[in-house]
Amino acid sequence: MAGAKDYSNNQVGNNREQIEHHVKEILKLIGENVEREGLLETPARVTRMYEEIFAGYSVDPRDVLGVTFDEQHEELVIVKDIVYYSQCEHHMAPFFGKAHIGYIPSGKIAGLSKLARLVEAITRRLQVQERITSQIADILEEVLKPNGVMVVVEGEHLCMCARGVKKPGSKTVTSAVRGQFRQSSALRSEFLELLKR
Ligand SMILES: Nc1nc2c(ncn2[C@@H]2O[C@H](COP(=O)(O)OP(=O)(O)OP(=O)(O)O)[C@@H](O)[C@H]2O)c(=O)[nH]1
Ligand SMILES: [Zn+2]
Repeated sequence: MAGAKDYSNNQVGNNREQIEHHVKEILKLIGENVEREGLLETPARVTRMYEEIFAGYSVDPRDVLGVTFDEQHEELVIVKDIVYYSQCEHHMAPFFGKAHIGYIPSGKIAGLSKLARLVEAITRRLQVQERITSQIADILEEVLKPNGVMVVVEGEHLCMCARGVKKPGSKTVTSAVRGQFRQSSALRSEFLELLKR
């Protein structure tokens, strides 16, 4: 997993003017007329959009799980269908889908919304789907020290649909398992069965 330092730079907010300048330059280089009305505000709009879609860089995902509760529920907890939007680090093209998180607490539970916030903090940056999946699992394991974690992420990548190999509708599914989920195929099956409901 990337070091904590990678999570603490709010670069877009600090570099607005430069980003606007470079977006304008790219518009010129693709042959656009940057003075036409529809494009006048585009560099500023793109920069504002970057602030949103790259907001994860200013959040340490571990901090998102700062509030936890002591609770003796040592059975499966699942939060599924957490919609995410991310940007592929190879093409800077969007990919999006759903993340499903299951864990077996060991004396400590997280607020349910915090699991969705964790997904936000990890996906709102340049990413690959595999890393999103393992980072969610690793951070949950690190902070909650649960008996087990399983994460499944589904994604549709625009770099595979709108360009390149052009396969719209193809889905990528990635999973990460930690702790008891690694040892028990029954547990993995229970998790996957509950996802289908
Ligand atoms: N493993 C993985 N690959 C990804 C992800 N997002 C995009 N890619 C892939 O990254 C690869 C980059 O391959 P390159 O050959 O360097 O780039 P390219 O010439 O644009 O490749 P094509 O997409 O095949 O046209 C492509 O195969 C993409 O499908 C991801 O989340 N995980
Ligand atoms: Zn891509």
